[in-house]
Amino acid sequence: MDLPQNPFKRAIYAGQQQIGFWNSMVSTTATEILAGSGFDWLLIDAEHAPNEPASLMAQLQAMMENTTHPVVRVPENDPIVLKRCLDIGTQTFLIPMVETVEQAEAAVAATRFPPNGIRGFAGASRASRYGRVANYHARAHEEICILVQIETMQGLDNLEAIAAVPGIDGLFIGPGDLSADMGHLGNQGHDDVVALIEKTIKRIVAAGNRAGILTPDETLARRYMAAGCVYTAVGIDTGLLARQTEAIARKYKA
Ligand SMILES: O=C(O)C(=O)C[C@H](O)[C@@H](O)CO
Repeated sequence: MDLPQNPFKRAIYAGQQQIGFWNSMVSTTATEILAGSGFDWLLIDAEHAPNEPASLMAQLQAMMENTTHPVVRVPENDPIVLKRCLDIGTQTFLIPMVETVEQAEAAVAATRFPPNGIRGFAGASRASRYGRVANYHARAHEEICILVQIETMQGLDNLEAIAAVPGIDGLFIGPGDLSADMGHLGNQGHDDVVALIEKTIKRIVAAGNRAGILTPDETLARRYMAAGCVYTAVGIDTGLLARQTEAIARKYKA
């Protein structure tokens, strides 16, 4: 069996816009539905949703019939967490709260086998399709994609240095945490926040790396894509379900 390729990684390096969606419901059914909706990628959240390796693996399996690419957001930049997510077959990671070069280097090292990193060896995990992928351990890194979240002022201060770390494939802006760190908690649409995000996107592109973001606001999504975002999440499952069902209820319960 050949090593599964990472079309998402190839696409963002080629500058091909990848439209994504946020998936927080810890449900194989919801994941299977969203994976068939036509998005290029689907974020499976283990930071702000109670996903664990077992539920993550079930959702990765639920996505197999579709071409939508899974991106797993780990709860923290921890080598044990990353190892477990690698072993279940995650190829693309979103790693929150990266603020320094050292943190970025540690994230990459956690995803590489020795001598290039510290990833622990598993002989027959799902990642190698239970030992069926020829030469998995020597080639796994080729299809791994590391996206780090820049979402604090300290992360912005170190942006170009983080972008230059070998193995960092993308810098993803967290508008919620960044706006909070700016003193605009809960107000991602503040003029100062939007201006700083646009400037940050351009800095990431100028640094030769790949910018991404999440915003359910279509006007902002298009502004950020125009500024240079090449992987753009445009909606969140939980918020969508809540707002749409509220609207239906109001039709009959007003
Ligand atoms: O800072 C942000 O915004 C993000 O990283 C996305 C949020 O964590 C996500 O829960 C959507 O609000």
